[in-house]
Amino acid sequence: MTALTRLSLTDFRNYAGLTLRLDARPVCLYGSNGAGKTNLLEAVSQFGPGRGLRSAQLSEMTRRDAPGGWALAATLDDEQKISITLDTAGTAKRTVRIDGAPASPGDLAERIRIVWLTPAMDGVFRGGASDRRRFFDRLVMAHLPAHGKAAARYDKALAERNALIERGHVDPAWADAIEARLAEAGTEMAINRAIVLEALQIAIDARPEGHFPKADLTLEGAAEAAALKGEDFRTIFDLLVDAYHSGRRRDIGAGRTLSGPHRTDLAVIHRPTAAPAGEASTGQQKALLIGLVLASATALSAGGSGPSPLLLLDEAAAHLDPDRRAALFDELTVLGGQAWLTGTEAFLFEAFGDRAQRIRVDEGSATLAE
Ligand SMILES: Nc1ncnc2c1ncn2[C@@H]1O[C@H](COP(=O)(O)OP(=O)(O)OP(=O)(O)O)[C@@H](O)[C@H]1O
Repeated sequence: MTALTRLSLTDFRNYAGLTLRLDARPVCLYGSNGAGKTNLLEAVSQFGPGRGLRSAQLSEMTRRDAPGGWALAATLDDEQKISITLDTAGTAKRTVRIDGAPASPGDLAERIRIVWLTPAMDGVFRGGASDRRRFFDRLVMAHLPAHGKAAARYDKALAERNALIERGHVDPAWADAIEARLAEAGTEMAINRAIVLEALQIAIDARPEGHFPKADLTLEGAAEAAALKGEDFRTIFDLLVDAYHSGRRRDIGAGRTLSGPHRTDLAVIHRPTAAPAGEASTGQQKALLIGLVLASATALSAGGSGPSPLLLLDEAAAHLDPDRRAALFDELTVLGGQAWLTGTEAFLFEAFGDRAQRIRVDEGSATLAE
């Protein structure tokens, strides 16, 4: 089991100071709009890689009118103490500590993994490829934290190539060097994506039939297709180098790089209707998304290579009919990682019975309600 058994926030969003003592059961946060429920999930999400579930700037999360930065501390499974501090007066960087000793975000990623679902993701199947790519890359990062670094290296090289292309006159040797870096990071990204797609599809296929429909996933990108066929690093690297090289003239015309893993799409088919997920009803899409996120959590737990993930579900319960809600709670109760849920009213969580703990959230304060 992976669970936060204590969480404390200092000057984070609308919390001046808060400490929650918890057990390993799912945590249900309820309270009125604007009370600070999502802020608590956002605080938990800071313990994962990246900038958390709102992708906010670090300084944005500092409580308004607070002079310094913010601090978060948690105890994992009653044992390990982890903390993150942002000192806006100093370096404006996050300081991570594990059991009091300085640690890197990578050390943290070995101890805690987090998967989340927020209302902002509701349109992911209907939106553009970049939304789906971001959604999927976040899942990849939860499985393989190094994916974030590969993506950052890729983005840097891509910005350099685009700057060169915009000038219209490309020095071949310079372009070769940038494209080699782009292809190196791009190959790593494509392989990571292929590994996680396969693990996710296996977990989806193994899910029970019923309340959360299954999806069939494909990655639409040449490098990922090669990785899924089992091609080795060198072959995928050469494929990308060729694509960038042969696309130079076209890219100069367009003013940007038109091919590569930064254009990959995640195609999702709603299996019961065999139609693209974007054509499913709003409720079906939500149920499909929940199924995907649950499969991802199961795949992470089953991988055995790290801790079971915490699962953050913002406003998921309110959109489900009572049967689906009960089915979701049954699944959350037996997951290897603690689930965190939000809703405006306590009755939404009734079907949990005593299998969950409830926290009443009220404008910057939160109290255990039993
Ligand atoms: N940096 C900040 N400093 C102080 N308060 C903040 C800060 N950022 C956000 N808030 C406040 O936090 C509140 C929003 O909290 P949150 O999004 O967690 O609400 P919620 O309980 O999830 O509401 P809903 O049910 O509407 O989703 C708002 O009142 C907002 O003004």
